[in-house]
Amino acid sequence: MKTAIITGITGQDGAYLAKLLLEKGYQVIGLSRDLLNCNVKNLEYLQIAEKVHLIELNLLDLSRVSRVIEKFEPDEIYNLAAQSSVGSSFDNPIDTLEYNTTSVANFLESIRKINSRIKFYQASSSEMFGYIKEENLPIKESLIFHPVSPYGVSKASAHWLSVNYREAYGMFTACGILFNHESALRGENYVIKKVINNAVRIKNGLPAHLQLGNLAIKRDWGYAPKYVEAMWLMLQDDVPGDYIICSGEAVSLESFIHKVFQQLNLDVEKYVSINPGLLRPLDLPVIYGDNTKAKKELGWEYNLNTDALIHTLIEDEMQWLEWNLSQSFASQSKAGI
Ligand SMILES: C[C@H]1O[C@H](OP(=O)(O)OP(=O)(O)OC[C@H]2O[C@@H](n3cnc4c(=O)[nH]c(N)nc43)[C@H](O)[C@@H]2O)[C@@H](O)[C@@H](O)C1=O
Repeated sequence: MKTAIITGITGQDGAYLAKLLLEKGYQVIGLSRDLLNCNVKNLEYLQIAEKVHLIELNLLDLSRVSRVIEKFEPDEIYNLAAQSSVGSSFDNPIDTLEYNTTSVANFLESIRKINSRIKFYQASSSEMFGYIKEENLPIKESLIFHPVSPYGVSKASAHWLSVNYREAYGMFTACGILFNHESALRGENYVIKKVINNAVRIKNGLPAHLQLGNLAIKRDWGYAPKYVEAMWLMLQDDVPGDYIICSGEAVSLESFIHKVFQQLNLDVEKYVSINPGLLRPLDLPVIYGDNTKAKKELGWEYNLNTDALIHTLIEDEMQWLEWNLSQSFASQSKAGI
């Protein structure tokens, strides 16, 4: 039986990846910064909370990172933990840089010293590319980075550290350069979850109003459960590499929102307004990628267009809301309310 360590297991990608690896027969060790206060709702929703082994670990503590690797002797490590909000990175640049880079250095150093055959996956991000000239779209793996946020800078640094250990020590480090990917398990601070969640609430007669920032931006949005399959595929290959994982399609936030409200037969003008406080100091106007390398070399499959993605996200959100209602109903009955 293979053993995998997943950092950031309680987040969207961590939970979906844990489910995938359990289905493939792995023993899954999940790392969390704060077990007492961590939210295991995503794991409970996917019915895997009892099946993963959760460990509390501060990834900034090199000796403890090493100890966990020595104890569990993993075949694969998926490093998904990060301060992952681009917007918050402008408010907390130092914490973002420290956490997103030191944690990666701690893993790479530990692997190098303990067992350099352990395969390491690093969650890189399309935000590393930053400003892009029109002629460089769609983005390929070879494009030079020019990040435009402290988050993008931190991810670029962690990416190059991973590549450096691959080249300097022959270690198996693979970097998945993921573009925006969404699901019902996404945090509510991300824009697509915010839009879909509010639209579905409105459809169900619940109070909601949607305040948003820059609607003109164009992004390459995809479906998270399909993107975690690519992470696993990267570590099954014989040769490590860097892969862009994206849909290949760019759509503006404004058009995405219109499509969501259209699919739900709702009047967008009635519920959506702009809040200038949600604009970022710098924002990428447009970004979309080319997933040819991942499809060709890893055999990764992805064929959801924007309409199909929206349809799936709406269906998933309805189930998620229903599950949440049943959970609060169950806890109220337990408390005798
Ligand atoms: C690839 C990358 O993907 C994610 O980062 P993100 O792109 O910042 O995601 P988001 O959903 O916060 O913003 C998308 C766009 O939408 C604009 N936008 C407008 N109005 C609101 C709004 O109201 N809220 C938010 N959050 N964004 C808004 C916002 O200005 C931005 O242009 C993370 O997974 C990150 O870890 C990662 O690696």
